Amino acid sequence: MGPHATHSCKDCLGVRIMSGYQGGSSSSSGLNGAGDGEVPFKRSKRYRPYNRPSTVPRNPSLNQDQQVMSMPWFGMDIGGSLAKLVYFEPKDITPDEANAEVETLKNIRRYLTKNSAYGKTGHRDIHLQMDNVEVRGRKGSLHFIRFPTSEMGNFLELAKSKGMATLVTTVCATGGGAYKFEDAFQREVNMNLMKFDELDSLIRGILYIETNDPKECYYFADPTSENQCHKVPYDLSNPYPFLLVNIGSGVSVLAVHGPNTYKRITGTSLGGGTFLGLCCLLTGCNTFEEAIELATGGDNTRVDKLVKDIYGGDYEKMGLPGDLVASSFMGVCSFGQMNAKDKRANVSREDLARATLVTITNNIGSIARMCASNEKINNVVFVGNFLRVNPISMKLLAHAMDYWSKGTLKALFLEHEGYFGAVGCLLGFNGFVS
Ligand SMILES: Nc1ncnc2c1ncn2[C@@H]1O[C@H](COP(=O)(O)OP(=O)(O)O)[C@@H](O)[C@H]1O
Ligand SMILES: CC(C)(COP(=O)(O)O)[C@@H](O)C(=O)NCCC(=O)O
Repeated sequence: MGPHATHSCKDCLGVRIMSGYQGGSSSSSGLNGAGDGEVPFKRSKRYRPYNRPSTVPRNPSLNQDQQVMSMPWFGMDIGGSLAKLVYFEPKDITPDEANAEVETLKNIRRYLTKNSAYGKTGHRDIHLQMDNVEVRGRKGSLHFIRFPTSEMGNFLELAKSKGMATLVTTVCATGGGAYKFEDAFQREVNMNLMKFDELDSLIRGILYIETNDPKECYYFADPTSENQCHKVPYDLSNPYPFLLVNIGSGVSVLAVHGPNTYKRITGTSLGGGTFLGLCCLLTGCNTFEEAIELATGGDNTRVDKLVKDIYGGDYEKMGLPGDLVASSFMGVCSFGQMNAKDKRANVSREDLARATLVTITNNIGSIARMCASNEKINNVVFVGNFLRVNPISMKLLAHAMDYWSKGTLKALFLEHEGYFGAVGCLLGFNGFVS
C-alpha cells in the first residue's frame, strides 16, 4: 500500500491567500540563494528575527528584499503540472503581535489552517503538516497545499479579491512558473516574486525536512512480495553522496555531494506529465488519481511483450528473466501474428493504464541506475508528485534498483514527495541583519 490516501481535485481553485503582520527586517544582505555556502537549516549567528507589527506601514525606503520578511510566509513552487504552496503558521505570536495583527490576517490564517479544500481544486495535505518547526527563528507549523498550475488565473483572482496586495509585497517562489507568472503576479496582485532556483530549493527543502522529521525517509523491504512488502524508516542524516531523481512533469537527475554541491547529470521528458498525458489519451481518464486507480486494477503483461514471449523463457546468457518487459506496448501489435487484433480488443483501460505506468517508471528506473553507476553513488532518492498515491511505481523502482545492482543500490523515498522545492524556497530567504 502507498503511504497516502487518494485525493481527487477537480475544477477551479479557491485558495484564499492570507496576509498579516507587516513585518520587515532591516536587512542589508542575506539572500541565502544557491551555492552561497549557507547550510539552509542551521541558523546563522548573525540571524536576528524581527517582525514589524502589522500596524506599522510599509517603509518605502526598504527595498524588496527587506520587505520580504512581512508575514504571511509562503513558499511557492509553480511547476509544469502542480503549484505547491507551503504556508508557515507562526505559533509563537506574542500578545503585542496579536494586538497589532490585522483582522484580515487572522481570518485568512484561520481559513487556511482550518480547511483542507479550497474551492474545487485547492487541496491541503493535512497528513503532511509539520508542527513545532522553526523557520527564520520563529516557531510554528508548516502547511502543505497544492493546486493545478493551470488554475493560476483563479488563484490570482482570489488573491486579488482578498486584498492580498495591501498586505504582502513579496512571496518566495520557484519552479518554471515563478518566471512564467512573474508579470501576472505583479500586475494582478501587486506582488513581487522573489525567485529561487528550483533545484537549489529542492535540495534545501529535502535537507530541512529530513532534519526535522526522522520518519521522513524510507525504503521498501521485499518490494515484489504482495504480503511481505513493507515500508522501513531510513536514517538519512548523513545523506552524501546521493542521487536525486525528481519525477515531476519531466525528470531531473542530480548527483548531490553536499548541501550546496550538486550537479544535474541528466533528465528526461518522459516523466509524470507523460504518464498522465498518455493515460488520458489511451483510457479517456481525466485525473491523475483516476489514472492511478485504473493502473492499480490493470495488467501490463496483456499489453507489453515480455522476454519470455520472445525467448520462451529467460534469456539466461544475458541474465534477463522471462518476466522482464522486452518491449513496452508491443503486445498489442505483434506484427504478422494472426491474433493481434483480438488481443487488442481484449485489452482493458486498466491494462493500458498499467502498461503506461510501468513503461514510464521502468524508463526512469533505467536512467537512474545508469546515472548511479556512472557516478558511483549507491543511495538513490526518488521525489516528485509522480510518486503521490503511486505505490506501484515506488515498488517497481525499489525492485529495479535492488535487482539490477545485485543489492548495491538502494531506492529511497520521502514522505513529502513533491513539496521540497516549495519548502526550500520558503527557507531561501533568511533575515540577516548586520
Ligand atoms: N492531483 C494531481 N494532478 C496532476 N498531476 C498529479 C497529481 N498528483 C500527482 N500528479 C503527478 O505529479 C506530476 C507533477 O509532479 P510535480 O512534482 O508536482 O511536478 P511539477 O513541478 O512539474 O508540477 C504530474 O505530472 C502527475 O504525474
Ligand atoms: C524542465 C524541468 C526542470 C521542469 O521541472 P518540472 O516542472 O517538470 O518539475 C523538467 O521538466 C526536466 O528536467 N525535464 C527534462 C528535460 C530533459 O533533460 O530532457
